[in-house]
Formats: sequence, structure tokens, C-alpha cells
Amino acid sequence: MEERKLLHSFLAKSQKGLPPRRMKDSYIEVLLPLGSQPELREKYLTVQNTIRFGRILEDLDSLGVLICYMHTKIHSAKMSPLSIVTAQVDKIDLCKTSLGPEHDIKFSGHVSWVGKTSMEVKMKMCQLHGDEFCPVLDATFVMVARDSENKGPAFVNPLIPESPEEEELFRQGELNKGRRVAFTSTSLLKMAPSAEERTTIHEMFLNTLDPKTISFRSRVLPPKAMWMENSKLKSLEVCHPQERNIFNRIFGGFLMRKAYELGWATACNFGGSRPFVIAVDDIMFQKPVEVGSLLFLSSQVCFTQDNYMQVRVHSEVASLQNREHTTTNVFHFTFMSEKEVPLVFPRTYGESMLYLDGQRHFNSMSVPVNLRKDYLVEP
Ligand SMILES: CCCCCCCCCC(=O)SCCNC(=O)CCNC(=O)[C@H](O)C(C)(C)COP(=O)(O)OP(=O)(O)OC[C@H]1O[C@@H](n2cnc3c(N)ncnc32)[C@H](O)[C@@H]1OP(=O)(O)O
Repeated sequence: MEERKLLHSFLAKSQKGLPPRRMKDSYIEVLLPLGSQPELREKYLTVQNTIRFGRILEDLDSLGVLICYMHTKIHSAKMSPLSIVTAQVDKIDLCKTSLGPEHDIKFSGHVSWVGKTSMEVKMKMCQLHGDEFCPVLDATFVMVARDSENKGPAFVNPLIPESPEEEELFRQGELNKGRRVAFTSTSLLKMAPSAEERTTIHEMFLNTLDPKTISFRSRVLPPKAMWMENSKLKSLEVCHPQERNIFNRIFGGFLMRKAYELGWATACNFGGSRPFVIAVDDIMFQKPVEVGSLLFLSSQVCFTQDNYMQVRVHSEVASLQNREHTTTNVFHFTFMSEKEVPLVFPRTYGESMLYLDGQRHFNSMSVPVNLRKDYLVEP
């Protein structure tokens, strides 16, 4: 960090002072040679001989940061004065493809939109089948540039779209920013549910009243249903220095992997069969996690439909000395099970809000649900 302090002089005073960049300036392709270098497979392998999605999340996080460093590269400086952190995983959509560990994987991506200090990054992952790399997933992350000590915001180079396709991507990035703001401002933490949502919750409540008693208090579960509170799983991680990133904080990819694996176990436990992840969305990195923290993860199924489960993982940290807990992330994962899953019923008002939030995330998936069938992506 002492060395990084000296890089302050390379920081731009305004965005205008930085040279504009093209999308191709940040474009990179990275090969993960699982097919040609079998010794790499161990790290990526599940017991069902498929690829661990948690490891892919880690790779995407590192790649997103690397792409932003390409966009902001100062050719005259040996080291970048910027600290680039993951602010949000906007969306990861998985395509209808299986992920075997015997074939090479190719990641690619570039910056698709920039604000003043934030950058949207689009990434793709493809896997070799025969002679061809076939698409496996699309990801959109938002990264934020901070100064060399990660203490305040730092400007990033403007982005110039060069073709109608790039202009469309840039426009989409602008819309995504608007959508994120709208999603946050209509959050159930700030606003009451809509009339339709209120009806859903009231109907669910009525469905759980015991018809034998004339009481609002005796609740019984309908058949093939489970109370939301009984879907919960929790875990604790000690954040060792091994998991730190280049800015001496805990690596975002590690946090995502741990949250994903707990979410997967929750879906497995709830659904009673192997779940497959089909979408990840709106993971906010609200606060950095300090090395040495205790990371408390709490996961629950908050919405279900047919074979689908929407799982929410909440993470908070506390230091060993200070017992106060602070929320650092909320993760949203959509899983598909091999068979129909139980209905999940909220019992309290707070759980009803979790149910509606889960439903909103489920409905925001971009690929129609009926297209999603034979996935093989596991923890
Ligand atoms: C070389 C390659 C290998 C490297 C691998 C290492 C990878 C290391 C990457 C990581 O592991 S980072 C660790 C995980 N991430 C974190 O710990 C970040 C924790 N969160 C924070 O530190 C702050 O919440 C954050 C810096 C993201 C935002 O802080 P503020 O809320 O004070 O930000 P501010 O209000 O100043 O806004 C700054 C910009 O961020 C944008 N922003 C903030 N939160 C956002 C959000 N949630 N989503 C999208 N954009 C967001 C905001 O719109 C604005 O954009 P513009 O300047 O372009 O207008």
C-alpha cells in the first residue's frame, strides 16, 4: 500500500483529461485449457464430473477487473494508479449447454459503457465442442474505479462507440443504469408492494389459515408446501489473508463462490434433487470485506414456481473484536430442479416481502423460463 500511495500523481483531475478509448481497446480473450491441461481440472471439478460454477464466478470477477485495467491503461506508467472494485453483478444468464470438464473454455469481454467513475463490462464464456466454441453464459458486471489507496472515487477514460452495434451496446448500458436506479427506488425496503403483489400475499395467507378454526392465528401448510423459515441454511467463513485481493480486501469472487455454494446447497435441500443454476442477478457489493473478518452467510428459498427456485443469500461481517454485524452483499440465484419443487410459504410480513422480492427477481430473467431445460452447471 505504501507503494500505491506514490501513484496518486497519475490520477486524472477530470474525465476530460483522459484519452477516450474504444471497445476494442479493452477486448480480451482468455483461454482456460481444461481440455488440453488436465491437471487444471481438479480445481474446477464437481463430484458429478461437471464444472464448479463457483469457480467460474471467481474467474469472471478477475476477468472483469482485468478488462477495466485494459480500458484505463496508462501506457507511460508501470502500475495503474486505479483500484478497480466490483460494485455489482448485474446479470449472468446461462445458455442451454452442458459444461463438461474435458473441454477448453474461452472467456472474452470488453467495457460496454462508462459513467464518470464506473464501467459496465460485458463478458462471454464459450466451451469447445468439436472444432467450435459454443456459448455457455453471458455476464454483465459493473466495476468502480477508486484512487490508488481505494479511499475515494477516480475518473475513468471516456468510451467512444465506433459502429451502430457498439452504439446500441452503449445505449443499453445507459438503460441498464436507469433500470438499476428504478429497481432500487421501487425496492420493498422503500415502497409498499403493488396492488397485485398485495393480493398475491393475501391469497397465500388465506391459503394457510386452518379452516377448522375461525382464527387468523392458526396456520397450516397446504399440501406440497414448506414454510420459508424452514428452507434456511447458514454458514460462517473466517476471511483468511489467502483470500485477499490486490487491495488487501477480501476477493469478491471468493465471496460469490461461498454464497453460491451455500445457495446451491439450500436449493438442493429444499428441492430434494440436483439443482442447476440458470441465472444470477443483482449482486451488490455494498461494503468491502476486511481480511480477518467473520463472514456470516444466510441463505433461503424465497420464491418457487414449477421446477424453479429463487434463492437469496445474505452476507454480513463482524470483526473478532467488534460484535456489530454489517451487511456486505445480497446475492440472488435462480435454480432449476430436476423435478417439481414444493411451494414456499411466507409466515411473517417480512418473509412476504422476501417472497415478492424473489418473484421480482425471477420475473426479471431475460430468457423465457420454458427454454431452460438440460443444464449441467453445479457448485
Ligand atoms: C489484474 C486482474 C486481476 C485482479 C483480480 C482482483 C479482483 C479484485 C476485485 C475485487 O475483489 S473487489 C472486492 C469486491 N467489491 C468490493 O469490496 C466493493 C465494495 N463496495 C464499495 O467499496 C462501494 O460500495 C463502491 C466503491 C462500489 C461504491 O461506493 P459509493 O457508493 O461510495 O460510490 P459513489 O456514490 O461514489 O459512486 C461511484 C460510482 O459507482 C457507481 N455505483 C455505486 N454503487 C453501484 C452499484 N451497486 N451498482 C452500479 N454502480 C454503482 C455510481 O453510480 C458511481 O458511478 P459514476 O461515477 O460513473 O456515476
